[in-house]
Amino acid sequence: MTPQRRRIIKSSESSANDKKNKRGNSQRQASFWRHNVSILMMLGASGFVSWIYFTWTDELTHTLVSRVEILTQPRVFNVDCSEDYKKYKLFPGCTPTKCGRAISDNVVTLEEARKLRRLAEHGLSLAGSDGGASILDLHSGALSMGEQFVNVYRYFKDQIRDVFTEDDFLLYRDVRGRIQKAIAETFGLNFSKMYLTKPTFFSRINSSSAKTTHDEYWHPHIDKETYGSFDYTSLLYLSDYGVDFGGGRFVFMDSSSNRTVEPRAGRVSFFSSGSENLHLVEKVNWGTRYAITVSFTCDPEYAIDNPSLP
Ligand SMILES: O=C(O)CCC(=O)C(=O)O
Ligand SMILES: [Fe+2]
Repeated sequence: MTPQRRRIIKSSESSANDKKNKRGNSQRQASFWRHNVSILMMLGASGFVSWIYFTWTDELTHTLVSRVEILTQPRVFNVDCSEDYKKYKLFPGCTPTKCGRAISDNVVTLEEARKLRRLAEHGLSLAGSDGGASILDLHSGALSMGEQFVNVYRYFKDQIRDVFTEDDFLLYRDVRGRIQKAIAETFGLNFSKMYLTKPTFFSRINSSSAKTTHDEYWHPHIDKETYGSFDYTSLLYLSDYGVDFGGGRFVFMDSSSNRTVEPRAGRVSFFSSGSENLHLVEKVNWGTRYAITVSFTCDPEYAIDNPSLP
């Protein structure tokens, strides 16, 4: 082969190689772009989904008060009263004409909340539900036991005095009086026209799965329908959301969004009990949540005395 021919062959070989290299390069570039574009698309799609999720949940859930805030004055949210009250007898000075909800950390001290929590722990340790939710009703003495209830005052007879003392009941009375005063002031009511009503109970909720419908505390409900006599509901929290338990926030379910209250020991949340305050408690997913429900009626027929030792 002449050197010239060799050069020609070489140059045609090298131009074929060039073409092959170029084709290889453009294929590599195309696959590089395809790869990166699909990663970008995936990131874009997941970013979009997260954006939708966070915007959506942010818009749908508002925190009325977080656990870390300390409210030295009641934080009040007015809500239009529902029509419900028209169905019931009117008691001037008490029947809700101004409705809403309020939260305060200034009604009960942390020390009082701790004392009441020890009482709740002690009382509920006598038995408790097999499911996640146990109650101890101070008025009737009803205590969750397995899948049923027993009457602590009858079941434990005089031994109950080792659990509850006169002082504990005095503390309950004192706290109940202060809560009643806060409700009367907030809603412009006549204190003496409001009466304690039943049930008034300690609740203990943990993450065990429900065994009976009594354990299903998480359903949306209206207290006036659930309990009949309630006109004003109050909840005194005895443990801290995010510290003692997870989940378990209180949620007002309004038509436009959910509004949450994060429990904190010593925090009192109160509200008119009609359908303007449809609510639920989120499922507790770890730890134990303690609270006391103390409620008031305007109807003297449903009034109960302060709980006391038999
Ligand atoms: O414990 C709570 O935060 C609320 C309980 C409740 O809604 C009720 O007892 O009706
Ligand atoms: Fe309720």
